[in-house]
Amino acid sequence: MLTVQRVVLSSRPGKNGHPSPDNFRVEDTSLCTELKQGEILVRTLYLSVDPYMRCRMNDDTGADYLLPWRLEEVIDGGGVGVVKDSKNTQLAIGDIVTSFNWHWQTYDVIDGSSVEKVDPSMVDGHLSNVLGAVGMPGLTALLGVREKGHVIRGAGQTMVISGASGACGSLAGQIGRLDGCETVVGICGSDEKCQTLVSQLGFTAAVNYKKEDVSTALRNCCPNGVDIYFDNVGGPISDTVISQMNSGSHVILCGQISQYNKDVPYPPPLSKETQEALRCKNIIRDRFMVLNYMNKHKEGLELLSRWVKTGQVKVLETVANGIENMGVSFCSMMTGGNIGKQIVKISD
Ligand SMILES: NC(=O)C1=CN([C@@H]2O[C@H](COP(=O)(O)OP(=O)(O)OC[C@H]3O[C@@H](n4cnc5c(N)ncnc54)[C@H](OP(=O)(O)O)[C@@H]3O)[C@@H](O)[C@H]2O)C=CC1
Ligand SMILES: CCCCCC(=O)/C=C/[C@@H]1[C@@H](C/C=C\CCCC(=O)O)[C@@H](O)C[C@H]1O
Repeated sequence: MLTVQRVVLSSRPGKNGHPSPDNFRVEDTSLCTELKQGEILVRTLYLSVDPYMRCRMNDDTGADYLLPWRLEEVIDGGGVGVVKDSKNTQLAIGDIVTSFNWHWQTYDVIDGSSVEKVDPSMVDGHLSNVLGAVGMPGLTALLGVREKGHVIRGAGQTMVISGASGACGSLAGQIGRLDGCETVVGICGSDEKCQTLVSQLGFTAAVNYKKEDVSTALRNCCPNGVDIYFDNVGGPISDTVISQMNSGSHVILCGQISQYNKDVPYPPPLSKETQEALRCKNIIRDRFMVLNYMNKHKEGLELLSRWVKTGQVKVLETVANGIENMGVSFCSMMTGGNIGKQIVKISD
């Protein structure tokens, strides 16, 4: 038996509530390390906190592909770890593995078929990128732009990204620029974030929605209107962007984080004005879900890996330390405490 730490959901914030670190509890538990055929013992290296987890805190997630976390049970999400013992013929001690359903636990015994083996050279040994730029958020940015963005190289298009300094947004803007957008404008929640987007990631301009009048600032940054909108946040910010979009333009409906603490369906209903703007200007607003493009993931990860290795895409990351900080890190990410991907390092 091994004593390990895990995080359980101790209470729910309520569909109309803001999550709090008090909703999570860290506790010790005993793990039987005797393996059955096919099982592996893993040590957790990094865990991911992601916006969709807010929906898993409700007893009804509102999305059929998302299971609710159960009260008093260990939480799961994206994770990466190292194999410490194996009775699985496909996995050896020292292998790096990942899963979308990794337990928030320092060590675990799991079926080897429930994880994917990671090639550490894909991320130059920077294993947290498996949960970020060369993982699900990277694929979301890449496939979101490519499947729904309709970027045409040389057409002088303008792309706007909300939630622009986060995991998906910071990559979506860089990919929009690489794919040929002439102007790439980010919207995010601090001057420091705005400065980073422009000076480090090559965005044309950035707008601090907490300080500036978004409508006026966008008109200045996008004098030819908006052709592609990568929407991570929804709500009033998106209403404003959509009001400045050109005829025949495209909204990539990636996420709506501004609405996740409210009791509304996903995607949340739009105002009458915004519905009218979409209809009158024939703007295509397609919902995008990265899990619907599994057949494009392998090739996508190879491209992202190349871009990161060559420095064509820069990666931003905010790293917290220790399993006791999972709840705090999740709540911090939900309120803008992160720049780039929010990661929690669990062990070396
Ligand atoms: N469709 C898909 O397949 C996927 C969709 N997503 C979605 O993409 C979006 C971004 O996810 P991800 O990159 O992981 O997270 P981020 O790294 O972007 O973190 C969340 C960010 O959201 C911003 N934010 C929080 N509340 C608000 C608000 N009320 N208004 C505006 N901005 C807010 C904060 O930045 P700031 O300081 O700017 O406020 C915060 O840093 C989410 O909506 C998520 O659900 C993610 C993965 C897959
Ligand atoms: C419903 C609100 C969120 C919508 C946007 C979003 O953030 C989507 C994210 C998913 C996310 C789903 C993750 C795991 C699915 C399995 C969970 C389970 O219940 O077992 C991500 O990993 C891919 C995005 O499509």
